[in-house]
Order: sequence, then C-alpha cells, then structure tokens
Amino acid sequence: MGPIETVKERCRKCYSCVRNCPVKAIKVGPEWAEVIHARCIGCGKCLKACSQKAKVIADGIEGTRRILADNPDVVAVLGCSYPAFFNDLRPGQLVAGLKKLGFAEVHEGSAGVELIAPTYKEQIQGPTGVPLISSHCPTIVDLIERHYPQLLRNLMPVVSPMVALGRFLKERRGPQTRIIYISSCIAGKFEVASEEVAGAIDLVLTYRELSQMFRDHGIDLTRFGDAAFDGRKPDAGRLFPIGGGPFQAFGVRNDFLNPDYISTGGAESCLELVRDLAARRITPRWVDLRFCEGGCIGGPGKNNRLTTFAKRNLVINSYQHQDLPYATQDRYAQVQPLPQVRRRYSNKLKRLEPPNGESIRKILQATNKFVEQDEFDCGACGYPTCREYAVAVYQGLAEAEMCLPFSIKRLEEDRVSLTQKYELAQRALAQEYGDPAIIGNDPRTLDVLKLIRQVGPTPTTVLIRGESGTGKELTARAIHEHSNRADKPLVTVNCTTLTDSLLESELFGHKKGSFTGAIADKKGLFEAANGGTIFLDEIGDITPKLQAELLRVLDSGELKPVGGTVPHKVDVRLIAATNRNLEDGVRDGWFREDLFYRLNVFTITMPPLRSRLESLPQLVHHFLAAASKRLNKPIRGIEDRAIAALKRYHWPGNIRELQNIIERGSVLTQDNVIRLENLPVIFAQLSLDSGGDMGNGAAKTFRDQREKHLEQVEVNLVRKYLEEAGGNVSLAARKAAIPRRTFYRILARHGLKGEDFKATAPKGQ
Ligand SMILES: Nc1ncnc2c1ncn2[C@@H]1O[C@H](COP(=O)(O)OP(=O)(O)OP(=O)(O)O)[C@@H](O)[C@H]1O
Repeated sequence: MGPIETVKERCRKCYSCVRNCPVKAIKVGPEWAEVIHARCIGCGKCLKACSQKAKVIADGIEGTRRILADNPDVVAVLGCSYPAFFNDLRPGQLVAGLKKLGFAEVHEGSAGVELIAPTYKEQIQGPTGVPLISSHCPTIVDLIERHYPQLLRNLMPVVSPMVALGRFLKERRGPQTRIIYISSCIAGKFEVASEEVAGAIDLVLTYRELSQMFRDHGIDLTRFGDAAFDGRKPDAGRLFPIGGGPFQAFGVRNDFLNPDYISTGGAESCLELVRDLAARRITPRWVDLRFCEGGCIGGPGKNNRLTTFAKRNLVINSYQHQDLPYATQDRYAQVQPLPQVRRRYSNKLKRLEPPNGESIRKILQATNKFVEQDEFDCGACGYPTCREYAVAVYQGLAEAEMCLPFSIKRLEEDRVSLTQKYELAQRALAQEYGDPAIIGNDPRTLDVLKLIRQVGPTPTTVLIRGESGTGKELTARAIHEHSNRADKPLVTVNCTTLTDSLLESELFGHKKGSFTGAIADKKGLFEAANGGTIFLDEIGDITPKLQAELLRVLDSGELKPVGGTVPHKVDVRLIAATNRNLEDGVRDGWFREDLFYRLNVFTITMPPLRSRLESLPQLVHHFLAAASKRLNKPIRGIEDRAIAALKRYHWPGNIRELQNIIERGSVLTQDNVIRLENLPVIFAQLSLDSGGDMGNGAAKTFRDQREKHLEQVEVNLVRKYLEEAGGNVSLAARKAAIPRRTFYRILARHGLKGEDFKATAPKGQ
C-alpha cells in the first residue's frame, strides 16, 4: 500500500501517467496502469497528469476522524507552506477551525526547522567529504534510496522538520499524544511510515483533505474569529518552504557566484542535479533540493490558482509580519533539550534485470522496428525512446500495444484481413448457393463455352481477361467444374484487397514468429487448394516481389511459407484473371514478362456485354428469375420497351450492372412486371431517343410525337428529382425550383407518387 492508488475502473490506459512519471514507476497491464510502490517516489506527477482522476492519494480523512474520535490529545501541525494555500483566511481562523474539528493544539510546522538547524549548520560547516544533499524533501530521499543509492552517504543524516517537531511534541506531551501533520506534500505520507522515523507523526493529511473535512463538518472558517497557536513561534523557519529558504533558516550565507551552495526545485532540475552528483560532474558543499517546482509551495496536496511567485510572496509575507496570535504553552518555552534528529538511510533499490541486446532487438522487431529508422522515438508510449520502451517491455512494465504506430498498423492489417475473410466467406456462400450457369446464346458466349469445355479437363494454367463484370470469375468456376478436380476445392483470392505482405502470407502461409502477429504457424491458400484449383482474381495488381514468388511456385510446384526454410510440394491448378492490360504492364515494367508468358498459356477473353446484346433478353430473364427467388416476389416479366431500352445502353459495368438493374427494377415494380419507369432514368431517355412507343400506343404524327416527347421529358425530370430527394416531394420541388403545389399537380398528371421513390435514393444513375 503506497500513497498513490489507482481507481482501476477509471483508467483509460492513455499512458499519460507513464509519460509524466520521472522514475517510470508505472506498470501498464492489460486493463489499467498502476503505480509500483517500490519504485514510486510520491512526487504526485501522475495525479496531475491523469485527466480521468484514476490516480488518487491514499485517503487520510478517515484515519484522522478515527484518531480524533479515539484520543483526547490530538495535535495538529500546519505544514510550513500553509500561508500559500489558505491565503483567503487569517491563520487564526484556521487555528479556530482545527480546534472546532477536535484538535487539542495547533502548531506551525516551521517551528520544526529550528530543531534541526543546529545539526544542519554543524554538518554544512564541518568537513563534509562528499557533497551534502538536504533530506527534508521526502521525494528526494525516496529518489536517492530507491533509484540512486550510490548517493546515500550524500544525504544529510538529519530528519525533516516535520519529524523533528513530532518527536519534540511527543517528548513534551507524552507518548499518548497523537500528531497529525497537515501539508502540501503527499510524499510525507510515505515518510512517516518509514522505519527510521516511525512514531514521530501519526498521520499526514493534505491541505485538500483538511478543506474537505471542514466542508463535511459544515465549518465555514470565514465566520470564525482568531484563535491562537499553541506551540513555539517560528522565525526564519517560515521561509523554509520556498526555494532558497533553508539558507536563511540555517544561517548559511550564500552568494549566487559561490558554487559551494546550490538550491533548486522542480523534477527536471533535481534529476539533472542528482545525475550530475552521481556522475561526480559537480562537487558543491551542500545542495538544497525540493522535487516540487518552487519548493514545498509547489506541492500536489492542494491546488489553488496562484502562481509559484504569488505563493512565494505569501510565504515571505507571513515571515515578515510576525503578528500571528500566539499563546505558547509553558512546556514549549524552552527549545532545549532538542529531540534526536539524526537518522540513517537504506538502499531500497529494486533492481530489475536489464535485457541484453538480443532481447531488445526481438522486442523492437515485435513492434515492427527492424532498422534504426523504424525507431521514431515518438514518445506516445510514455517512454522517451523506443529502446527505453523495449527495456520496459522486457522488465514487464510496458506492453507491445503501447507502441502507437505499431498498434495503428496492426489495426489496419486486421481490417484488411477481415475484409478478405469476409469476401472469401461471401464467395464460398455464392459457390454453395449461387447459380453457376453461364447464360448466353450469342456466338461470342458460345465460343467462351467451347473454350471452357476444351481447357477444363486439362491441367493447363488459364488466364481470363476482360472488363469488369463480364463473368471472369464465373468462367473460372466453370473451368474448375469441367476439370477432373471438380470434387476438390476451388479457392478464390482477390489480390486487390490485401497488402503485399499480407497477401504473401495468405497465399503461401507463414511460420510462427516470422512477423508481428504471427502467433502460430498458418497454412496458406495454396495449401488449402491442394489437389484443386486456385483462382487469382485481379492478378495484374500484385507487386513484382510477389510476382517473382508466384512464378517460383508455379515453376517448381513447391511452396515455402513466409519465414519457413523447407519447401513442400503442392498440386494446384492456377486460373488467373485480370481486367488490366498485362502487355502494357510488361512494357512499362509493372508486370514481369516471365510470369506473363507463364500465365498466358491459354487465354479466354470475355466479350463485353455491348458486343453480345443478342443474349441480353436471355440474361434478363435469368436475372429476373433469380431476383424473384431472392426477393420472394412473383415477378412475371418485363415490358418489351424496357428490353428495347436496355439494348440501347452501352453497359460499362457489363453483366454485373445488368444484374443489379434487374434486381432494382424487381424491387420497384408494383405490379410484378418491370416497366421502363422501374429502370434508372437513363433508360427512359434511351427509349425516347429511339423514337419508341411511350407506352400509350403508337406515336404517328409530328404533333403527337412532339407532345409525347415533351411529356416524357417532364416525367423523366420529375422522376429524377424525386429519386434524388429519396421520395420527399417537398425536397424534390425545392431542388426543381418550382412551387410544391405545381410539383404535386405534375405528379398527379402522370400518376406518380412520392412514396414510390423511397427506395431509390440517389445512386448517380
Ligand atoms: N454469362 C453469364 N451468365 C450469367 N451470369 C453472369 C454471366 N456473366 C456474368 N454473370 C454474373 O455477373 C456477375 C459478375 O460476374 P463475375 O464476377 O464473374 O465478373 P468478373 O469479370 O469476374 O468481374 P470483376 O472483374 O469485377 O471481378 C456475377 O454475379 C455473375 O454471376
């Protein structure tokens, strides 16, 4: 149990505490980041850094309540820095409030400074041997005991003013006295529990906790009159909490040019100085260090909005105006005999095993850092460099997911891999339940069917070429069906959906540990297709590196998984497809010539739909039947004028586009017959351009034809606006820039309704 605890449920693992902890005393686990008490120096940086308030100071309120309830003789000591934090109250009001809470006496902690001053003076002025480091800041003591034990003998062998005063008070009042020290310092909570000084102070309460107690008891200090302090009245000790204050308090004459005496505060400066001392780069006589910026007035135990300088002024002011109410009791009048103030320190360093170079290399590689340039030292993990982070991972303080660039990349890879798996699953379903028939009775489709029948039963590699949506995959399936491998798997891979490295491992498999995330051996798709066929769709999109590997597999018939050393035989027939011009690729250098010739053994070129329009009606009826089944809707047929319009289109998306249009029309039709109106607007236009029948009988005369044309233009426009507006008539009227009522009239004239267009939100058709 230490002074800083973690509220696990609040921790969001943002690593802010890791980033801000000067001694890296935070261990990040799978769910939260917690303080390692043996390494913690109680500086409170993590408290300030945690926006979620997941780091909290061990509560002192409950303990104080218990002590007050069980003992009649409880003394409150206000830490030296209190004038900087309770600036909106008179000190006498604070004393009155503390007495109201049940404290028997109230003392100023700065009185403790006088108790240690003689020993300090003696030490500083005597032969020192090594540079002395003041020991009144418990964070500095912890820093040296836990992280720089080589400086133990530099630590001033004297207790802090807090402990000295605690001992003094107990000696004067008897051991039944309980002493609560109220401070800005949370490391003091640590200090009072340490073996060397145990018993002097019973509990340390922060200023914030004291304020909370006043609130809990409904005590409004501003209404209180002044009560007097009971202890010894301090003098220069009041300057102790600010940087440089101890010089004054201990009567050390300091000149800023004198390198013998140094006073500094703040984590950075203190760490720098401690490192300098540890490395013997400087040899002053005495250094006065406070881990908090500006001294104890920068302590984390209570926030107020004042700057360090304003707080410093308040402390100086309290020293200069010695008019506080005091009623020093007789037993404290004499400072002699002084309490025992000497103390020793112990080595509390918990050395964690350092990793060797090989372990660091492995950890770095596990987060995609293979060469020095991969080490960004971005600091997002909380460690300033990737190497320090790797050491932390080795020592169990950090985990791989903390590396942000690595995690982002892995998420991206996972996304791509899931997309691929989803596609594979979809294709498998289509294979299982889809209709593999190749429809068409035009000469070019019949040629394709003939080639399929010829090449199917052979082991020959086939390259299928053609525009998108012309049926390349369907053809690949038909070849497999016609082969003597039909009872073996057909594995389809879309080469565009995977990154190069992922595709290689998907195709050829990988060995455990061969790259990040390769947590076990994995078989590749080539192996899954063993005995059957592999269909590599969009083969024109694979990189030259993978082209080389593919060529090697095709030539040798042997497979080597990523990270593996031993190749093994596979018996797989390859069918590849592309809509890219591979000859251009060979010429421009993005496709290997040798692979091109290896694939181009038997080529089937799929004709575009616009060159086999004779088969369009047959295809339409095929897709109608399929849509009818899928939509569970008894579609009876399609109007002739709709077929005629379909035939006039140039079909850039080929058969897939036709299939989609028929499915859309099947959704839209209200009488189970697909009409021209159920097709995208462009088809009505095509029908019009052909001078075709608009559906109301033949158009004979010029006047009739013009009338019909104009009407049809109007219908088309209105339908377009309605489609764009997703059936919302008001919106469609606004888009058309005509009054809503006029728009309604036009709709009524053509028998159109807004709701018929609800499912036809704009698709750019
Ligand atoms: N002749 C055909 N008869 C029946 N359906 C066909 C025909 N040609 C294509 N299709 C259908 O059209 C859709 C597209 O076909 P396929 O996926 O095979 O085309 P593709 O050329 O491989 O397309 P892409 O290049 O975009 O991968 C599929 O649903 C397929 O079933």
